[in-house]
Amino acid sequence: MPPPPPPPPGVPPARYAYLGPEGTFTEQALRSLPAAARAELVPCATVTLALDAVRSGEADGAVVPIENSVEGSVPVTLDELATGEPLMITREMTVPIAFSLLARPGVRPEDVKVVATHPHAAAQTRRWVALNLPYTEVVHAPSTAAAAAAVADPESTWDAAIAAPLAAEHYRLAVLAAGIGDNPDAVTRFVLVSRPGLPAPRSGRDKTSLVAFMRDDHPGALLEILEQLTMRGVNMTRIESRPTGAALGNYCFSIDCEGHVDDARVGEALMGLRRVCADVRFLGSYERHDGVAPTVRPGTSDVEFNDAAAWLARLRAGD
Ligand SMILES: O=C(O)C(=O)C[C@]1(C(=O)O)C=C[C@@H](O)C=C1
Repeated sequence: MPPPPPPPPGVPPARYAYLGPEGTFTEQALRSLPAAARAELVPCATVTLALDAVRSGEADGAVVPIENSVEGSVPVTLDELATGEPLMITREMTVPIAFSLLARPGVRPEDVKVVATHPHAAAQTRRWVALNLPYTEVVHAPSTAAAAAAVADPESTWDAAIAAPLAAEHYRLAVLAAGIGDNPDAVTRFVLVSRPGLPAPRSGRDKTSLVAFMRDDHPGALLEILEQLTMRGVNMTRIESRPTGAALGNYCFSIDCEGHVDDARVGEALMGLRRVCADVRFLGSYERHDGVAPTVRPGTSDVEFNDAAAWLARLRAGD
C-alpha cells in the first residue's frame, strides 16, 4: 500500500496519545484508525496520563481501553471520563484479544516463578495460569507491553510477561506459549477521546455515552433515571454504577445507549435526565463499532417527536 500523503505544508500532523509503551493492544486499536497513519503517536504510561495529554492540549486525541468482553469495564477510564476537565468520545473500535507468554530467550517454562501483566490480562488468563503455572506469582504492570518491556531487561526480577504476540517482536522476547487466553473470543473495546466540541456526525448507527449523577438517595432514584430513557424508546447498551469519590455510598451511573444526540428521542431523554439528576455529563455520540442500527419503536421516531412538538405549538398559539 502506498504511504499516506503528508499533511499540507504548515499543518502539523495530529498527535494521538495512547496507553503504551509500544506493543499494547491499545496501540493496535489506535493503528486501526486511518488517521493514525498520518499522525504522531505518543505512548503514555497510564490511561490518566494519556487523557491528561488531551486535556492539556499536548495531544489532539487519545485512545484508551474502556471495556473487555470477559473482564468488564476499565474502571480508570470510566472514572477519568466522569470527573475532571470534560472530554468527549468521538469513535470506538474493538480489537480481538489473544495473549502469549513471553520471556527472555533461554528462559524455560519451568523457570517462570513470577509473571507480570496488566490486571485485565491477568483476569483473562487466570485459568490457563492456574493449570500451567500453578506455582507462579502473577504481578500487575501498567500495561501488557510495560510488562514485556520490563521482562526484556536482564536485570528484571520478573521471569515472563503475558502480552500481545506483537510485543514479542517488539521487545525481542521468546514465545513460551501462544493463545493462552481463557476465552478465545475475547474482545476489548477502545475509545478515541478528544476535547469537547461538535459531536461526531450522526450516522444512523450511533451510540451516546453519558454519566448521570443522582440528585439524592431515595427509593426509585435509579428507576427515575432509567425511565427518562425507556419512555422515549432509548435502548441502553451498558450501565454501571461507579463511586463518585465524594462519600461512601455516593454513586454515579455510567451509561451507553443507542442513538445520537441529534436523534429527537435521545435529545429528549437527555433533557429529562438533566431535569431529574444533580448533573449529567455528556460524553459524546459516535458511530458504533459493529454498525448495528437501533430499532426505533413506534412513537419515538424524529418525525413523531417533531409532529408532537408542532401540535403543542399549535395548541399554545390557538391555531
Ligand atoms: O495492556 C494493554 O496492552 C492494553 O492495551 C490494556 C488492556 C486493558 O486495559 O484491558 C487492553 C486489552 C486487554 O484486555 C488487556 C489490557
